[in-house]
This record gives sequence, C-alpha cells and structure tokens, in this order.
Amino acid sequence: MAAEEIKKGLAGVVVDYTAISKVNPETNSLLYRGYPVQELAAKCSFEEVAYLLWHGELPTQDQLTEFSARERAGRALDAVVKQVIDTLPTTGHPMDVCRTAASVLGARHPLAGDSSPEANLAKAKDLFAAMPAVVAYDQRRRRAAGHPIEPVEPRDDLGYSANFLWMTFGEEPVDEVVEAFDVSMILYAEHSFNASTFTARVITSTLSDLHSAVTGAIGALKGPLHGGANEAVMHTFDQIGIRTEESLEEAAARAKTWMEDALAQKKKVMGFGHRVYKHGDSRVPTMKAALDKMIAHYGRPELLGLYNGLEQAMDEAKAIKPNLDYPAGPTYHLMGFDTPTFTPLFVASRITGWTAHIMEQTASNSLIRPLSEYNGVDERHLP
Ligand SMILES: CC(=O)SCCNC(=O)CCNC(=O)[C@H](O)C(C)(C)COP(=O)(O)OP(=O)(O)OC[C@H]1O[C@@H](n2cnc3c(N)ncnc32)[C@H](O)[C@@H]1OP(=O)(O)O
Ligand SMILES: O=C([O-])CC(=O)C(=O)O
Repeated sequence: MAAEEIKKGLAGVVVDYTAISKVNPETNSLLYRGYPVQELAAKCSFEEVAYLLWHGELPTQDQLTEFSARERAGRALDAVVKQVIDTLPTTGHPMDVCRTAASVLGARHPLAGDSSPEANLAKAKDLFAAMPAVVAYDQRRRRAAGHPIEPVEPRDDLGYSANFLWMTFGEEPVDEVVEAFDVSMILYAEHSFNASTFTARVITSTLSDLHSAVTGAIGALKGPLHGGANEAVMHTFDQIGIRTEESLEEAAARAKTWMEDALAQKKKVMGFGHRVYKHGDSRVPTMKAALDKMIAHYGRPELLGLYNGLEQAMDEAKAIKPNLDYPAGPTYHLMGFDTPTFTPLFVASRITGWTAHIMEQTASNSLIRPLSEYNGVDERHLP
C-alpha cells in the first residue's frame, strides 16, 4: 500500500455519522443539535445544553425543573469515592483522580451491568451531577497539604455552575464569574469525533459499559495535544512570568519575544492549532469575551498583554490561531482554580458530549476496528 493511502492520525477520514454536533471549518461554526454554540452560550444554562445534547431538544420548563432536581440530588461527594480519593497521592495529577472516580462510580452504580438506553441515560445524568464534587474536593484536599478535610456540602439553591464554584472555594460566587464559568462549560461540552470522544466510541463499540468508555475518554483527554492544553497554556504564562505590576504593553512585548524564541527552537506551543479548524476555532471569540470580562472583573490587564503578545507573534510567524484552551486557561486561573484542575473542569463539561456519543454509538453500533499495514521484519522461523 502506498504511504499516501495511509491516513495517519485518521486525519481527514470520516468514520461515521453523528447527529450530536456539526463542526464546520469552512464557515468556522459549531452547532449542537442544530443550534449555534454562541447562541446557546448567550441564552442557555449549561444544564439546558446538557439536556439538549442527550435528548436532541432543549428542555421545556417542566423537563428542566425535573432534570435540575435530579442533578441537585446527585451533587454530594459519594462516601466511597471520597475514601478512595483520600488514598491517592497529591503528587499525582488531578486527572488521575477524575479517571479513578469515574471508574469507582461505575463499579458502584446501581445499574452497573445494564447498558440499555434508559440505564445509559441515567448513568450519564448521575455522572454529570457527581463530577463537580470530585474536582472541587480534590483541589481543596491538595490545598490542605495532607491535613484531613471535609468536602464543602453542595447547595440546592444554586445552579450547576454556581454550586461548582461554591464547592471548590467555599464562597458564594458573584454572578459575573458564574456566567463566565457557565459559558466555558457550554463551549467545552461537545466537539464531534475529537480524540477523547472517539476513544469513548471505540470502547462502546465493543459493547463495553458507559463508565468504561468515560474512564478511557478521560485518559485520552489528559494529554497536552488535547484537553491537557488548557493547563499547558498557564504553564506558558508562568514561564514567561506573570507580573501584576506590569502594563498591558510591557507584558505583550515580553510575550512576543518569548514566542519568537520558542518558535525559533521549533517548539510546539500549546493552546494553538487544531486538527479540524485551520482558520481559527469557532469557540474562541465567545471564550475570549468571557476572559475579557474576567480580566476587567479582577483588574488584571497584564494577563491580556501576555495573551495578545503570544497570539500576535504566533499569527505573524505561522498564521496558527488559538484554540479554545487558550482563552480558557487564563480564565480558570483568574477564577482561582489551580492549574492542574483545569483539565478536570473540561472533564466535568465533556461528560455530556461523551455520554451523548456513547448512546449514539450504542444505538447504531459497529465494532470499530481499522486495518494497519505491516512494516516489520519479513516472516522468519525459529531454528
Ligand atoms: C480542545 C482541544 O483539544 S483543542 C487542541 C489542543 N491542543 C493543543 O493546543 C496542542 C498544540 N497544538 C498541536 O499540537 C496541533 O495544532 C494539533 C495536535 C492540535 C493539531 O495538529 P495537526 O492537525 O496534527 O497538525 P500538525 O501537528 O501536523 O501541525 C501542522 C504544522 O503546524 C505546526 N503547528 C501546529 N500546531 C502548532 C503549535 N501549537 N505550535 C507550533 N507549531 C504548530 C506543526 O509544527 C506543523 O508544522 P510543520 O508542517 O512545519 O511540521
Ligand atoms: O476537536 C478536537 O480535535 C479537539 C477539540 O477542540 C475538542 O475536543 O473540543
């Protein structure tokens, strides 16, 4: 087989249909179940978007009330999950904690062993409700530096995003911050056959269970070429140096120099580039607007300087545009999340898209098993 016939990384290969989202690099747009993601971010809550991804339609008021009550009832940290987390070293990555928690929740789910559409929907909704407590508690226990702590109990009077921030920081968040966080959750929720979703679909295609597929997807998301890039962006900012006393222009100039050096050394700079979008990520303008609001809210213009300087230098040198992880990283930093918690935030959101794809794959399954071209040693025999 000619080398050009081999689609390394499956680049450009269409492997199946999906009705969940449409990524269109030509028009630079992203639709969830037909709705532009920007409209959803402006007009809907993350709970409504999660419902849309699973059910194909936005909820009526009654459906939302019922779904919201279910989500609120499932928010507390599972006692066994807490015990398991407490045994895990804080030197490990929080994504390891997420992955382990998803696995434990699967093993303990009352419907474990049942992969009917009804059971899968119930499992998806339960995971969606449960994951914020895992992420929030893990950040808090790391900050407690080994001293035993109790999770912050969830609050029924708060929506998903406000409660997530409450459980993480133990303080009631202001509306502006809640809105920016909710926008990030909506934008991160779904993106067709990305690496982690495809992983979930491969696992599902063997008729394995939903939690196994989500656990595998978390592993795929962890890498810096995928979800791990939102953390890597903050490491870049840290490497350049965040100087709160600096003006926007001074910070931009230092960032530009840093990027020019990095590119001269042929480094890959995380937060830039995309397999599908070649003229910019459809979600970036909306996330950048949320970042701008947070920069104004917290009074941190120097971060905008670093952001602009890197973006400009990359554009001038290689015309490569930022992806969603680029504005999301500094947004989470401003909100007070520790850098290793950024990708777990992505997990909490993407659970919706992954599980929608798991259900879609189950409904129209075919074992995913591509071919390979052998290029090892010729046939040989033992003496
Ligand atoms: C939510 C998400 O998961 S979005 C993706 C998050 N990932 C990142 O931000 C990681 C950084 N980006 C990258 O590594 C890449 O852009 C990917 C993996 C996302 C997509 O890559 P691909 O489509 O496979 O393109 P590929 O990696 O082959 O890049 C094509 C060219 O652009 C360059 N390039 C692409 N991205 C970058 C980058 N971030 N920094 C520097 N150069 C880059 C490559 O070096 C390559 O150059 P060359 O042709 O001179 O060798
Ligand atoms: O689509 C991709 O390859 C990566 C991405 O942006 C996402 O998963 O949100």
